[in-house]
Amino acid sequence: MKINILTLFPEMFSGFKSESIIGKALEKNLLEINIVNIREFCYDKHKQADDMPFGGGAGMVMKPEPLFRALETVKGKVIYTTPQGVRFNQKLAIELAQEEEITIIAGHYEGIDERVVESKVDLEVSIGDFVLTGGELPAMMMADCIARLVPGVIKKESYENDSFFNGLLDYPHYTRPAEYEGMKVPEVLLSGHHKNIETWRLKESLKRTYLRRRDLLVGRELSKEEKKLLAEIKRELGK
Ligand SMILES: Nc1nonc1C(=O)NC1CCNCC1
Repeated sequence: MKINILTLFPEMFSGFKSESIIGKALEKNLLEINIVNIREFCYDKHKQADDMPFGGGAGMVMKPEPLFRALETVKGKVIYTTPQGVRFNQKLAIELAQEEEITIIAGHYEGIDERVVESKVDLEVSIGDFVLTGGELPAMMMADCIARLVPGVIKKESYENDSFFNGLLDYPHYTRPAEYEGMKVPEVLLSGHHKNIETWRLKESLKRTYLRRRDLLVGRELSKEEKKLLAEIKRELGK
């Protein structure tokens, strides 16, 4: 999979591309992340990438020409990160991870000229109801979430228990020492009894989801075991 990211601030992506899981995945050529510097497509003497808004008002707008030129050099579904977009979530990440190539436009200032949106953008995506200084962090978040789903980037067993992958929040995690300052790891996790551990983890996922994100359970098909565990949880909570 190839992820192109158009930005005025390519240096913001150097750590993102060199460190941790993404860094290792790029080293192993499991995916490609291509950072496109929009400034390189500003052909005027001052390399102007933004200009004042028609109609007046504060802030600057990213000019259309450099964006159209930069978009000529990339392929795939074009995504623009903006608070006006559909909310990014794991389901959309899984859909986008099926694409051979995608291109993310990281907007800056007040945004990009609407003519680029209307004629080139396939999907406007928001990472939440708040306003950032630029679209680079949303682009990194989306690329990170999508990259994790590319085969070989992380172990399948790892993401299959991630929050939201199975529609539930993740269960609690523990590691050594088995006791720290009087706080003990749940006995079942030390038992080596895999079925009991699996059941405990599913019950904890269900409990967290029920308590923190009950909306995720609305309309979700519960298995026989999940129904039984949820009934137990409700009894234990006195609900
Ligand atoms: N929330 C957001 N989800 O995606 N992008 C978001 C965002 O705040 N973008 C900024 C909006 C103001 N102009 C610079 C970019």
